[in-house]
Amino acid sequence: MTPTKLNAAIIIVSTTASKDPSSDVSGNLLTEFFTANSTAESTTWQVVARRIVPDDREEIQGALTTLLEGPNKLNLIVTTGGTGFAITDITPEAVKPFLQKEAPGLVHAMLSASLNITPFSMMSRPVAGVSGSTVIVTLPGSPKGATENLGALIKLLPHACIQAAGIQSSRKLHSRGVESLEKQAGVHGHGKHRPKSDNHDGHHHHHRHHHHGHSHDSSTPEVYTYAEPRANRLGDAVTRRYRESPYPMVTVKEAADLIARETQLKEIVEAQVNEDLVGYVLAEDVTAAESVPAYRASIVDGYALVHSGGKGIYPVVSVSHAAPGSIPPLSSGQVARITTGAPLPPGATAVVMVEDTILKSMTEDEKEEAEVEILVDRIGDGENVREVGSDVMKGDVVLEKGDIISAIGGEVGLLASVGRAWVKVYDKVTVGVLSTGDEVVHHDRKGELRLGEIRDSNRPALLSAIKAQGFSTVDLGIARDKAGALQSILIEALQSVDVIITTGGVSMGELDLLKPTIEQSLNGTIHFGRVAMKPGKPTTFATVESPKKKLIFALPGNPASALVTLHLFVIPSLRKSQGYEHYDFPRVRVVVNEDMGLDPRPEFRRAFVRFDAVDGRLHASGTGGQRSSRIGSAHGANAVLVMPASKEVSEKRRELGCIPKGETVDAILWGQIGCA
Ligand SMILES: Nc1nc2c(c(=O)[nH]1)N[C@H]1C(S)=C(S)[C@@H](COP(=O)(O)OP(=O)(O)OC[C@H]3O[C@@H](n4cnc5c(N)ncnc54)[C@H](O)[C@@H]3O)O[C@H]1N2
Ligand code: MOO
Ligand SMILES: [Mg+2]
Repeated sequence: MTPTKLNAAIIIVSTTASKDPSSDVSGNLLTEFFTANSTAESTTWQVVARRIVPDDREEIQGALTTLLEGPNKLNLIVTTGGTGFAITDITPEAVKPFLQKEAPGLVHAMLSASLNITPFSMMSRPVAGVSGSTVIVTLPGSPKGATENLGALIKLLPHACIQAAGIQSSRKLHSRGVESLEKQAGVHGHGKHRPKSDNHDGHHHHHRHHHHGHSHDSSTPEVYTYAEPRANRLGDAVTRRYRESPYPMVTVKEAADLIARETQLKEIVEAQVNEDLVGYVLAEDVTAAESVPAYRASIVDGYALVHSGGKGIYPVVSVSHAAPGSIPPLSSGQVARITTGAPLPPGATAVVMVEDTILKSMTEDEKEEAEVEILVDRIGDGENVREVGSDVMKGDVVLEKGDIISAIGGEVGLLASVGRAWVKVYDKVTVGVLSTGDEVVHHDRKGELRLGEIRDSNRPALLSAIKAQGFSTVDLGIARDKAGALQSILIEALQSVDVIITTGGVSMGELDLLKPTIEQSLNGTIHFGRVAMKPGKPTTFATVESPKKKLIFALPGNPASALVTLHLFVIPSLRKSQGYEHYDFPRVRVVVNEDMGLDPRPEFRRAFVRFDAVDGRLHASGTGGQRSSRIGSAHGANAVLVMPASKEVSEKRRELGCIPKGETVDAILWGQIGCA
């Protein structure tokens, strides 16, 4: 039987460990304990997140909220620490408001087990219960006590977690139609991950309504999963529109990790070795079928001889040009005129450069050299000779699987040099680009714009950037804000492309139809629908089985947002699916040439990075106003500055409201570095 896969998270509550994470031992110990209690037949525990927080109510609750609302569907959260009588011990008080259902039985089991070991456990004040569909248990802080307490529960926890989550077979979930989905939503309540308001001290979080699948089917489930959250249903009544996004806000890193997780390698194909091979990644080791050079060749223009002869006058008995054919053998006391790259006559052991010789006499018809004088002594054996295979030996691995065929030419040249006509590579991804919106018109439409119309700048900009990265593109045009139209364009496009990029229609407007169309009409899975970043907050990433897995990046409509998220999320994914090991754009440290304002969200400011020959450092200048509607902010940009959120910076910078001129930040390089 397939084991039940359960996700666990650990929150280490310790002021000491939060300052010095290396001082924590409980994290590893508990993780190992979960692994040790996983069995191939019934349950596998996976610790998918670990957080270390100080003994601080807000910090503990903040960690719980991010975990509960994060991308990982958690079955269990254990905290360790802060359950005693000390003034700072606050964990049970911080956790309790999250528990919609308390579980005194679990508490009792932990206490009675540890009372058997030490009477001090009388002073542990654990709480346990269920928040939404996640079981939460507070363990004591000592590593020994924590594992003992967890040990008292571990046999029962899988059952408790399955019950709490109401998990059901994924096959059931994926085969259900919209109708059954709606029925489900009507029947079941939503788990809300928030502290109960009565116990809560004024700290507000955004909440997501979970629509976890609940099965009443009694057949044995094999694979356990959850139903995904749903967006506005297509055609919802006005009063039922969401007033808050139901999609949890993920970090840029979490978003990138989810994309990387879902990105698969393209299939392997044979490609011809020519100039079109640039940008491909090899899917095989390439072995030389021939040696280079294939014969003993001269490195210089001069005279071939037997090296031991030394200085003196020699008859010129033959000529070897760099051309195919046969050359007569050479004996000691003779020389043969030879050109660079030409084969050595059999018997010759070295070549002397023409500059180290004098012409002594000509043939009678004065057409050929008769004798030359060699002016140098001590000629080495093999001097100026390229031996067979001295550049590449037959059988050598010249290029390896994973090597990129660069635009510099070295790889194509090497393949050509050993006679390779075809190589195995990962196929290139085909990317479809679709603009959406009733207001969007083709950029070259003649005539003035009518009120509310806007020219489509996203599609040309995105198609250019994708093509320039070497991927195949398909222009999918403009979709109107009609669910049916969007659906049929997407379904058709999925037949011919690997990846679909759309822009617009992903935020909170009633005509923002991308998310509901992907979920309900395409039966897709939205892996995230909001990212903590500026620009690009409503960026959405989904996969659909069609029948192979295809990726959909639904980028925001604002032009600067679309370009930033394309470079940050889409292009790395395309590169990964083509086999690039280093699929992200390079990150460098740059000096800012002007004050760079800080935003509450982590911000990616468009910038021009150049090398300054005076101080030998990279410098960045801004590109003017950074509003996400202003595509001009990407004009001249070869990078984005990775600006921290204002709450993440030092007090001094927070007061200034900027990273001041002359200080440094990280930049992600999209293009070539400029020169001063
Ligand atoms: N109530 C809220 N409103 C908005 C939020 C929010 O969180 N709550 N987020 C804002 C942010 S941030 C962004 S970014 C935008 C994203 O909007 P959508 O992705 O839904 O895109 P649209 O509404 O369709 O268009 C936004 C903007 O971009 C223009 N646009 C669209 N397509 C194109 C194109 N192909 N070429 C040029 N310009 C285009 C469109 O006309 C709009 O002006 O939502 C905020 N709202
Ligand atoms: O997140 Mo939006 O892309 O800033 O305007
Ligand atoms: Mg919108």
